[in-house]
Amino acid sequence: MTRILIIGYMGAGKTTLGKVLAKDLGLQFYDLDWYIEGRMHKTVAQIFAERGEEGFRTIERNMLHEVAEFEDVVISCGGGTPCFYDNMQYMNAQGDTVYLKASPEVLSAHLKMGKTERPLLKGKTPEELRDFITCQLAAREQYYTQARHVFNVEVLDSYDKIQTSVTNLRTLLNI
Ligand SMILES: Nc1ncnc2c1ncn2[C@@H]1O[C@H](COP(=O)(O)OP(=O)(O)O)[C@@H](O)[C@H]1O
Ligand SMILES: O=C(O)C1=C[C@@H](OP(=O)(O)O)[C@@H](O)[C@H](O)C1
Ligand SMILES: [Mg+2]
Repeated sequence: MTRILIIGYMGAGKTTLGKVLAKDLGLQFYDLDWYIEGRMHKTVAQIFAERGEEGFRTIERNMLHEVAEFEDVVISCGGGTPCFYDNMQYMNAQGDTVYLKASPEVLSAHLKMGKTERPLLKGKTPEELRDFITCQLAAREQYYTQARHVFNVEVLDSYDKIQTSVTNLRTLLNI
């Protein structure tokens, strides 16, 4: 039975890489944010707006306990998932955890490319964004580094190169 859990900061590429990794391995892919949105019939942004971050974290933990029971899966978590409750310990008990590690510069570059709404980053100027990421990443690193594996992420200049990343990730995970 294979169960891979991908963690890391917003913009690291958890959703993007997880999806391609799952396809490559012939496993089911779950993105925790998408799973939450499907189960709640609301976007992550709506849940934040209606219930605050605390409300979102409770839902996130409950949904994590649902998806992390599934077998032969790749699960991409949200950036905050490992940092609340005993989620990190739980994930390490449930499967093979991998931290997609990226510098604030790489994360900012990725986040500039994407168009998704991330409630924690919304409305920030580029300077505020960089400071926020640097600060929050430093605070969260203590959770992320509890992952069983660490995979260093670079900015890819072409989407084709994601396959190379997946191959490197498979080597790291020995799968
Ligand atoms: N290695 C990479 N190089 C360049 N762009 C990337 C890379 N990984 C992800 N991206 C882009 O960065 C944005 C955030 O990626 P995403 O997978 O949503 O991150 P996460 O789920 O970790 O928040 C997306 O627009 C995605 O296309
Ligand atoms: O880092 C965080 O606290 C969050 C990350 C998001 O997921 P991504 O890391 O996939 O963007 C999403 O769960 C929510 O906006 C909160
Ligand atoms: Mg994601």
